[in-house]
This record gives sequence, C-alpha cells and structure tokens, in this order.
Amino acid sequence: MIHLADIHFTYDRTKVFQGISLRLERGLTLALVGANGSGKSTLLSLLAGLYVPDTGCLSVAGYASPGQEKAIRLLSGLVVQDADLQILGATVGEDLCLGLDPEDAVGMAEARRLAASFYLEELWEEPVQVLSWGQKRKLCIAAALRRKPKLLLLDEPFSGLDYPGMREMRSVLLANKAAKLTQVISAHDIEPLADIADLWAVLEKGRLVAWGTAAEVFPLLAGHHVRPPCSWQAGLGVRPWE
Ligand SMILES: Nc1ncnc2c1ncn2[C@@H]1O[C@H](COP(=O)(O)OP(=O)(O)OP(=O)(O)O)[C@@H](O)[C@H]1O
Repeated sequence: MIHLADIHFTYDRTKVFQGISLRLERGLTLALVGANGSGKSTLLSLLAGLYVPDTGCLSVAGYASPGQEKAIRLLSGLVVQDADLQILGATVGEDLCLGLDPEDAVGMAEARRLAASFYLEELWEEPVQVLSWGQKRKLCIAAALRRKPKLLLLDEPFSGLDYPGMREMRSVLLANKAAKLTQVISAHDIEPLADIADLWAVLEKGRLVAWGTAAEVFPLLAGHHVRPPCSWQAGLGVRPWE
C-alpha cells in the first residue's frame, strides 16, 4: 500500500528527510512516533500527496510521487492536528456533506450514520464554532471517513481529548482496523495506541531509527526520546488501554 524508497525532503532551508525507506502492506495500522520536530507531520503530508520528495520515490496504492500527487490526495484522508485548519462547512452537517450531491441518498445516509457514530448527530444544524476541541477533531475524522479513503492519515488523534473522547477515538481506530483500512497515526503519548498499531516507525531528526512490531521497537523507544507504555515498563507487555 505504501512504499517509500530513499526519500529526501527539504523545506525552504530545513532539511527534514535524508533517505527514508519503508514499506507498509494494505490493511495495517502504522504508528509514527518520535520527538518534536522529528518529521512525523511532514511524513504524513508527503503520504497525503501535499508535498513532493526532493529525491527518492514514494508510492501509495500504486500511485507514485513525484508525479501523481493529485491521485494520492484523492485516495488519502489526512486529518491534521488543528481542526480549525480543516473544517470548511458552516455547520456540522454542511462540513460532513461537503462535495456530496444532496440527491445522493446513499451518501447522505452515510454522512448521517457517521455523525451518529461520532455523537455529532444532535449538532448537525449547529455552527461549527460551537463545537469543542474534541468534537471538532471528531468532525474532521468523520468527514475524512465519509470520503472513503484508502489510506487514513491521522496527526496526533488523541491530543486534547478527554477520557471518554480517548475511548471513542480508540473504538474508531479499532473499527477502521477491523475494516482493513490502512492507517498511519502519529502520536507522542503512545499508551492508547500500544495495542492497536501493527507496526511502529520511530523517527529521530528525520531518520528512521527503529521499525517493527511492538516487541521489536518498544525496548528501543526510550533511547529515541519516546516514553514506552506503562505496562511495558512494568514488565507486563502490551495491555489494552482502558
Ligand atoms: N512549513 C514548514 N516550513 C519550514 N520548516 C518546517 C515546516 N514544517 C515543519 N518544518 C520543520 O521540519 C522539521 C520536522 O517538522 P515536523 O512538524 O514534521 O515534525 P513533528 O515530528 O511532526 O513535530 P511535532 O511532534 O512537534 O508535531 C522541523 O525541523 C520543523 O521545524
């Protein structure tokens, strides 16, 4: 589903990636971790077709970048950290239905179903500015899922959520995983993701410094400025987050 071959990427003057390579099979959930500035958001943007690698090649579902960024943008759903940058509709319902033909009964029903599953249905007619931080984040994810992406890219989906919100977010990620949707999820606090991600990629200063399953990667996390989950530190392995 995803293949990165020796990707180099530089913002105007900031060199971010100097040779990242990885491969992710369809239907898997990848957790992207690393300290601030390690390159997680930049990698998500490259995977969303928003930036173009300087050198090297990236492919998503068979579409390559450089070259086919538009196709990559159409098949991927990126949800950024700041929901206010992403919400475009004036009301919850309008945002969820953006680009949808009002005569498309199946599409409209799916939008309503997603609103209900994210506890947004009662807010359907409300202006988006009345939503809380967590509700705005859920609206962005619901809107991304409504477009039926082949690849879901989530930047820090747990940040700013309360306990029920974290539980809901986990159930969304688990449902996506059960539906075999390929997901790439960045996180600082890896506790709620520990039992969800199939694979882990650790970035440090734009380099991929560790890759593999939880058992392979967790012993290395602390050495790369990432806190391992409590259960792991206590010698209990990976436990479901409750
Ligand atoms: N638009 C931009 N223009 C120039 N430099 C940028 C831009 N966005 C990010 N950078 C730089 O690229 C590097 C990687 O940033 P990025 O946001 O990808 O890291 P991150 O791992 O997502 O960080 P955080 O955990 O703080 O969100 C940093 O040095 C950052 O300053």
